[in-house]
Amino acid sequence: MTAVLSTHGLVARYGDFQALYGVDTELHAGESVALIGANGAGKSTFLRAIMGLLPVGRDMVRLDGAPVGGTRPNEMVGKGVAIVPEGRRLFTGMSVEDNLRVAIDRAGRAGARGGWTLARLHRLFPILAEKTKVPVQSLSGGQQQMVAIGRALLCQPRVLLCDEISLGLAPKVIREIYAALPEIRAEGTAMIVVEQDVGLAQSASDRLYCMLEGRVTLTGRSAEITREAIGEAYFGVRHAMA
Ligand SMILES: Nc1ncnc2c1ncn2[C@@H]1O[C@H](COP(=O)(O)OP(=O)(O)OP(=O)(O)O)[C@@H](O)[C@H]1O
Repeated sequence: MTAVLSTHGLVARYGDFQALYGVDTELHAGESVALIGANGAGKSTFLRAIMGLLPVGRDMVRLDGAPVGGTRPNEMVGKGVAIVPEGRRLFTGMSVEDNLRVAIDRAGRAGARGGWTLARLHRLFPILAEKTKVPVQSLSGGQQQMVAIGRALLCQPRVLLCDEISLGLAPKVIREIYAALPEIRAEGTAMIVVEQDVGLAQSASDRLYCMLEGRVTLTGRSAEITREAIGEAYFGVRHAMA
């Protein structure tokens, strides 16, 4: 079966600094894949490289088997890929609804088609229906994260890239947000979830990749990978044994 998204020897650099060293991954339709790793492992870089936010080789990223590496982010949206970026990057000074409308317009211009509407999003996150006219900066962190996820969903993605959506949120709010992910997958959307909390990453995914210093050090089915294997892959064998 052809993967909906795959990376092949993905390399990314910031000037002279190499952040990714030949990363091979696969994501299948409707699948949830977690990406874990210590700070600086390259997780955000990996998502940004897929999204076209960093220059990468054409063949290094493929959608349905077709090379798309280096395609500009707007065009990636048109091809069905959306990102919930680290730090949310909402448009402050604008209301919840206006933030979401930017995504609707962007998806329309990019030619993205799908079933996500404001009404559908309000069923997923009912609090957003009560806050439509509220400036996003007045929302709690969890509510802001819901807007960020909503903005990505309104781009009608087949592939959703989520960068640390639990960061800085209270456990109850994290549970609420993660509870929405199965419903998103039920639409047929595949997702890559970058997550610092290893337990959460395992429980929310079918498969898992662990990265260390720009390389994949472990991959397998999330339910089958042991804590010991993750410890070694996360910190490197020498650290795990120390
Ligand atoms: N804009 C940038 N310019 C230069 N180096 C960068 C830049 N962004 C990230 N890096 C470096 O690239 C490496 C990978 O960073 P990246 O943010 O992808 O890691 P991460 O696994 O997402 O970590 P974190 O959990 O801290 O976000 C790090 O060494 C980081 O310092």
